[in-house]
Amino acid sequence: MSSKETWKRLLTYVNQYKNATFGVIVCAIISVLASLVGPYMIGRAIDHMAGQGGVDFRGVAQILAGLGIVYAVGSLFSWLLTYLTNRVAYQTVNDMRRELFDHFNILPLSFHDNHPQGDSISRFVNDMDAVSDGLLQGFSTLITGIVTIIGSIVLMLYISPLMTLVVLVSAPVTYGVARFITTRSQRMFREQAKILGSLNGYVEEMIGGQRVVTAFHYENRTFEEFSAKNGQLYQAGVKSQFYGSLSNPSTRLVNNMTFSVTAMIGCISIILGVISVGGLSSFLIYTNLFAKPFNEITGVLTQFQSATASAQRIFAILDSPPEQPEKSNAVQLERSKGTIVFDHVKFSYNPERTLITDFSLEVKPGTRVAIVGQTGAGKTTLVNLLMRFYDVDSGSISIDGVNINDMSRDSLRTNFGMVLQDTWLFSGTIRDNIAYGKPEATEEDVIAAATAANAHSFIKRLPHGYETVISGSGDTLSQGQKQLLTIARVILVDPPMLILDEATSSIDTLTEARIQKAFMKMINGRTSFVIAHRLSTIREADLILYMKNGDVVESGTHNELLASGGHYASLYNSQFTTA
Ligand SMILES: Nc1ncnc2c1ncn2[C@@H]1O[C@H](COP(=O)(O)OP(=O)(O)OP(=O)(O)O)[C@@H](O)[C@H]1O
Repeated sequence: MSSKETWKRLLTYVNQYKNATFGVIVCAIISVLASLVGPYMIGRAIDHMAGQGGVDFRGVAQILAGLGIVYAVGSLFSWLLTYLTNRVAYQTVNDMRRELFDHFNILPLSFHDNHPQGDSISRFVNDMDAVSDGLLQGFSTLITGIVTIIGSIVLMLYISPLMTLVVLVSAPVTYGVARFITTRSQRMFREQAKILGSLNGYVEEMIGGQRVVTAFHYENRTFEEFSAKNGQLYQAGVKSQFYGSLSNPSTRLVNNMTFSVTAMIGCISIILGVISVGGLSSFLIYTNLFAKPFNEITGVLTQFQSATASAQRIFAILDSPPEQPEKSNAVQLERSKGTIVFDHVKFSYNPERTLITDFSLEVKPGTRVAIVGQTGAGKTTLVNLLMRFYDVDSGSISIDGVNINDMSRDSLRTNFGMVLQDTWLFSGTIRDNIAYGKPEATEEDVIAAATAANAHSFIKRLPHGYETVISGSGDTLSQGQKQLLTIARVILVDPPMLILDEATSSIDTLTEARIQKAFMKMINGRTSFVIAHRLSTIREADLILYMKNGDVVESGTHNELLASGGHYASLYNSQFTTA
């Protein structure tokens, strides 16, 4: 998307606040006009004091009173300008953020699988901030700057065309000097931001992995690496500040030289009687007013560039195609009986490499299916297809005789309860975390679910019981406790079908036994798919699917598969017999 298209699109958001935007323009014009009228009145006041026949006190007093009113009006509108600009900018960014969040929710899982989380978060926070700053600063600075420049030129021309010519000739020089320095300093600032980003990432990694760092005695090495990056940041900071600090004095030097030349011409003009002393005073103030916006606009251009780049990153997400829209006559799956049929399913993440070539299976209600296979065999992929996180390329999956592609996704997914290895908890109380899928649940329901999940006893021992607040990462709980909470969460919702991913990470044997018991209780009577790592789960399964390179190469009960002496039998013999 080009910069022009980006801004056109950005302005469609701003356009929703037409009245406020119009107010911004009106306030900018009035506040600038007040600041332009002021110097003219000051000049006139000086003429009333320096004119022939002494000081005209009445005239001066009248002008000063007028000046007071003009500046008061100017200040009022300048405040209104800031207020309205803030409103337009924040409301615009608010709308964009809402739209982005909405869009995130309807993006297919493939998007999230292929985009780093950190980058998506950065678009939400940093890029939105850059757009907001661009709109906030850019708008008012650009409008007031342009009106100030045009207004000062008109008034300067009115006072003295010759002196105006001198000022106008110097303007491109000032602009050129400012541009020369800022382009260089921007390069340095970009470099500094890059190093800062890398330092941030490094610190985040090291703090997150502090345990591993300490375990491997890596403290000295990490300190050295950190010091090197910190040193680079220092160098880049000094350089960018050096260049940045040149900008103001250099442009001021050019402006002051222009000021001196115009003042000299002005004095000669006074002697020649072409202009008055007051006229020269007004003119000199206008030269300052005229020069100021150039610097500001140069600064704002950088902000515009950064806002454009950020808006492009935001629009790129908004333009990512959402999940295929639901069919208008999509079937609402009520409480499923739990019959699942995979019929010649073919699927690949990547068109060049087919993963599942031809998978068929019929699962009767209440069947416990254990999926086993080496890492990367396609176990999670099967779950992804079942939940319609990805759509099959050909063939079909149906539940209770209805193709899942003809069902509403919501009704399909609410029929499944999922407990994954990566437990997901959010900042809030234990109670709210358990009641996530059923916020209206009563205290008794929550306790009953926790009890069924064997979680009640540990929750009770926490200082505030069910009201204990945990952080999003749930770091104050053990891995096993976190999993018990997610099991309680699913038990509370009571879905007819289950998808469970047994934890591979080591959990203490007591908690593991508890989880196992909770799993078994939950599975009882429900169609369930368990990505199984434990022998007990596998042995008790009604059907075991052994997956290899995306396909189910063996299926049957534990005894059948063992007797057939295939892949499962070797896996069992190599892994589980010792266990
Ligand atoms: N989102 C994705 N995009 C592209 N390829 C993927 C994606 N997810 C998985 N794959 C690939 O598909 C294959 C099967 O992956 P899958 O996650 O289903 O394996 P798995 O059996 O669940 O493995 P594990 O036991 O390690 O979790 C792997 O080769 C993997 O690299």
